[in-house]
Amino acid sequence: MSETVFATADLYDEHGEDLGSCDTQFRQFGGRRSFSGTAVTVRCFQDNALLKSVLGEPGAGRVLVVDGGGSVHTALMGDMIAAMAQSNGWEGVVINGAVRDVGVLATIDLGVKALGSNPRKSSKTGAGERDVRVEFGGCVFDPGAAVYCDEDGVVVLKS
Ligand SMILES: O=C([O-])CC(=O)C(=O)O
Repeated sequence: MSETVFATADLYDEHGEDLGSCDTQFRQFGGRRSFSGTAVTVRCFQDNALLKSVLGEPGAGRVLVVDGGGSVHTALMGDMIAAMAQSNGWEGVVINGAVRDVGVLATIDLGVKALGSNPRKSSKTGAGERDVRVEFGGCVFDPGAAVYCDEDGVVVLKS
């Protein structure tokens, strides 16, 4: 999916409300501003060990969707995890939470959408769940759904 040229607005015009369009006003942090792929999901809260272990797997063109509960109190991803994700072939990461190392993230060829940034690191207990339905911004993300992100927003086609 990564090489396909798309615009989320065109996808909305094509699919209408069969397409979920996320209301969350993410900021773009990654070097890749437009990215898409099959969703892998994680739910965690101020703890990033699970997210890190998933991004340590081969990405195979997928997009990790992380529901961090909307917390910007700690960063769920920084430059080290992002660089690992990029080298493992992930297309991008959508984080309903915060990141850090913002200056370096912009130089990494990975899509990164997150709410904001915070230098404070997350705990690393591994708490959380993966491959579960997550929901934020009025949008449902099921594992396996097709996710498309660009400057306009984040949309998901039901799987
Ligand atoms: O290790 C962390 O908690 C996140 C981080 O700073 C990085 O990915 O570089």
